[in-house]
Amino acid sequence: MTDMDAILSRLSAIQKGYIEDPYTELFVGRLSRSQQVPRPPVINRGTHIRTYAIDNVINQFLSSTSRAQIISLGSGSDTRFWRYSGDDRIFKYIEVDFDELTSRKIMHIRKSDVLSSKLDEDVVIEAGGSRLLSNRYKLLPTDLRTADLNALINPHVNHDIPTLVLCECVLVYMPQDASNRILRWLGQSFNDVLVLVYEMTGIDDKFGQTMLRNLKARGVELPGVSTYDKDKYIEAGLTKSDTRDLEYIRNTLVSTKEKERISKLEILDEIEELSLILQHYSISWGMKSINNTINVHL
Ligand SMILES: C[S@@+](CC[C@H](N)C(=O)[O-])C[C@H]1O[C@@H](n2cnc3c(N)ncnc32)[C@H](O)[C@@H]1O
Repeated sequence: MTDMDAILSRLSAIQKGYIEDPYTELFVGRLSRSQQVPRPPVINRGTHIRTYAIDNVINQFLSSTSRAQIISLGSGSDTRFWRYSGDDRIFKYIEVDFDELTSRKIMHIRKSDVLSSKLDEDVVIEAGGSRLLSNRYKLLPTDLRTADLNALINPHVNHDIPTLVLCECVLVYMPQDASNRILRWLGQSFNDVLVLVYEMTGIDDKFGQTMLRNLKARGVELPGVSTYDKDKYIEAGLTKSDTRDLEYIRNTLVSTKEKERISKLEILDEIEELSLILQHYSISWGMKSINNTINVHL
């Protein structure tokens, strides 16, 4: 799934009432909007559970601290900085992506008074329009496979503040060695850190293999796709780690009230297909909390 797929799927779920987000459409250009077609109900349901689950973990993380940093790797057109901009517990919010993506995001931010108004007044745009720095929000261009993470991130963070690192559909795009290097850097650099990874999983069975083939046919290669490996997080210096698939999360985390609300939005005939899809996407996490400030359950 590319960033454009991600944003158009989100837009479809927003338009059908699954999720509330006034900012996503501000990141969709006119051309992309004309390509937009409503996604099938199974995809909208999946987008809803993914967003609900990640927001839920973010909310748990924020409620365990009065001051937090969020680093979003491969942030694409994610709108969470804007959705959470009223939350004073967030001290710094750092997004990282390829310069092509950060330049496009900066262009949309500059064009929109709504998006710009949520930034501090001290905005500096540099590196040919691909890097945005403000006191609270930073948008940094790089290739994460080869980036010098100390040079990229250290000037913008405080290593003693509880830090949430979002990796939503990004590590899967890079070789395992590259994502292991990032995990190790996170495990070694922060005292209190929660690394949240959302991506495709369960690729060994027939359904998983078909999903991979379909993506490959569309030119999407996933060199980092793998099954969950607890050791990977532990070896990186994170002391606790676990994983849950979206099917489990739908059954345990999504409230009855919310399930009732979304069941009324559109008719869903493909109940078994939805269940299979949800079993093939997971949230996994690794955390280290020397000061016991992070407490998250899924
Ligand atoms: C599927 S999109 C997900 C975007 C966003 N996290 C979301 O879930 O809506 C994957 C993002 O990861 C970024 N990405 C992939 N490989 C990367 C790399 N090596 N360095 C920086 N960004 C990368 C892509 O440019 C893209 O924006």
